Amino acid sequence: MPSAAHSSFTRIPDIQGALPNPRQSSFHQIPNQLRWDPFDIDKSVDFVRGLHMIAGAGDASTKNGLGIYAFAAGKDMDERAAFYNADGDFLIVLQHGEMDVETELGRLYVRPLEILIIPRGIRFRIALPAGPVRGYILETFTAGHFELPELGPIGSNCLANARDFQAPVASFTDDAGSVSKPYTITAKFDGNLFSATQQHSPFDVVAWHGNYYPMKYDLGRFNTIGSISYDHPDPSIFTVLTVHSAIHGTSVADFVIFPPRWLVGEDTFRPPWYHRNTMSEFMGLITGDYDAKTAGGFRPAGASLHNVMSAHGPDAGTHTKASNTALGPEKIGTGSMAFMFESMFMVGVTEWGLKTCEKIQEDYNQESWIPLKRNFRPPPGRWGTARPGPYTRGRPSSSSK
Ligand SMILES: O=C(O)Cc1cc(O)ccc1O
Ligand SMILES: [Fe+2]
Repeated sequence: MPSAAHSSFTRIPDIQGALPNPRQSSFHQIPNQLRWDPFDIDKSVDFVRGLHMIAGAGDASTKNGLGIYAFAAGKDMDERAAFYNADGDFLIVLQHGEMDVETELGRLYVRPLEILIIPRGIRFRIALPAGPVRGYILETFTAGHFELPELGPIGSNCLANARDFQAPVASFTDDAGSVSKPYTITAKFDGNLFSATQQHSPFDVVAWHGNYYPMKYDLGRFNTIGSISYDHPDPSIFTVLTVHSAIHGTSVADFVIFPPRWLVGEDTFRPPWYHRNTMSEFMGLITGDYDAKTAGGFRPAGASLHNVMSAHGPDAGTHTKASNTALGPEKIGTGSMAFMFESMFMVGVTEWGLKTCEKIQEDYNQESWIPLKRNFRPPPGRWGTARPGPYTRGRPSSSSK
């Protein structure tokens, strides 16, 4: 049946500001570093009612911007329910539980450490065969889609490889429903929820072809690269997928991961440098610890936001530890997976994210960076005059001449 065969949509109410309309309720734009305790699982709701916008920018109606969500659910979506998002593409990072996802193009089964991409408008239904679920969503309003990053001098392979993205095989339900038990379609349209009914399964697509489809990707397939000489590279080398902006070199959103990897850099402070970015960084943790923060502050299912030009970096505990470790090869993040939604947009926080969720850590800054000590101890002598200095790496040492 054509998907046009349905009743008119009627608006359904929001719960506790979970889905604010980005244009009508302004985001809180604040320069503070923010961190959230783990978001709760609400067992009484399904996936659609478990969506909570934490932060975002721009506007779905003019197709420019993004939304960042925490989701948690304990109930299957109704057997005769389907949901679609007219506002943008969804990149879903599952942190806990398993999702059996029925879509118009077929089914995908998603577990933690896998991501699910559902393009704008595709109808889907999520069932929870292994109990409650929790995770994060990156939604991009901007016209355009998630793509593999350009590899530049890296060449043709590495990072996420195209062959590892899995698309569903067509499957369908042939059911006319009944007048007393119709199918319900819920739409997210400009931030608001609307629902309509119809007398046929939304999952009645018998076959499909083309290049507009949901897909999943196992983060364990990521081919991580890093420094094998010295210095800490920018984590853009960990980009899994990107949504390009009109300006070359900046993106509406990058989805970046911090997978288990070897650190072998010499003469290097190995955690991230202290930094401020032109892009904003929203981070989450799927499992384990994150190397730039002392365990316990940034926890699985929690989050942090370091906005445009907001200074941040390793906390004081991490700084001390990294300053005193012998630099042998080190496997980092074994059993750990942090990720980042990085965006050129200044990201505002919703009322839910700032207050209603009650997860903001008030002492984040105080605990992380205020305790840092000055470490500048120049040797005596005159500074600012030319001196030969040591040979740089790779030049013959005096003993080998
Ligand atoms: O801030 C963060 O934790 C993310 C991050 C990690 C890193 O290794 C370098 C830069 C950066 O923004
Ligand atoms: Fe950062």
